[in-house]
Amino acid sequence: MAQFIYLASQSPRRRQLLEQLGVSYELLLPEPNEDAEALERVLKNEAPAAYVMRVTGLKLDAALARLKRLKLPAAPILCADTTVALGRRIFGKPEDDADAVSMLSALSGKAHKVLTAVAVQSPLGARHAGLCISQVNFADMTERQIQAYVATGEPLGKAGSYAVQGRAALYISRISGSYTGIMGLPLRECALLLTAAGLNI
Ligand SMILES: Cc1cn([C@H]2C[C@H](O)[C@@H](COP(=O)(O)OP(=O)(O)OP(=O)(O)O)O2)c(=O)[nH]c1=O
Repeated sequence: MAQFIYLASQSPRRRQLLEQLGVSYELLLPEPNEDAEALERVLKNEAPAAYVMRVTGLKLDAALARLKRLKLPAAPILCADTTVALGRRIFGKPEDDADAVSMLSALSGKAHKVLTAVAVQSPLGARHAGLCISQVNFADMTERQIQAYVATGEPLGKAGSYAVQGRAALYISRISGSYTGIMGLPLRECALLLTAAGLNI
């Protein structure tokens, strides 16, 4: 039975959440010649659930190839992708502050979905994947509040331009689903997938 896993993620939130689960991990990060951003391009008319599952699969393909290239010892590999969906509109990480302002203006006063897909490659070759969908209700945000929030720098690197675990909590009136899923790694689903891949949790 595996004693540790590879976490193929650059997200500090995912590390923190995995630590919460008590799982030992080693990072398996993209090498300089890999274009991690290219994996996250949205296809024309792609629905949010299909998008997030596809991108997670691509992240896992890249991580598995990396493991083989580096000739690292076998262990389960975990990848995830989080996206915010307002209806069929997909909000990834903002490109800049203006992009963050426009996403937050669209989310203000409305309910949206946060989708996090998780995929695990077991050392025996099987792949296990899951999708966690939560709903988040945003209170109305004034233009000034949006500007002030963006000025904190918190939206950068976060899907939908906000962090439930940060100051954005001030504007979240209700959530339904998985808090850890919204933050980037749904721990219940993760534990089930890792167990299926042979990890003793
Ligand atoms: C909605 C939301 C997202 N996020 C973060 C989690 C993810 O890091 C990020 C979504 O981007 P992702 O593309 O899912 O992940 P990433 O680029 O940060 O890392 P990697 O692909 O290497 O695993 O948004 C929060 O931290 N809090 C939130 O409330």
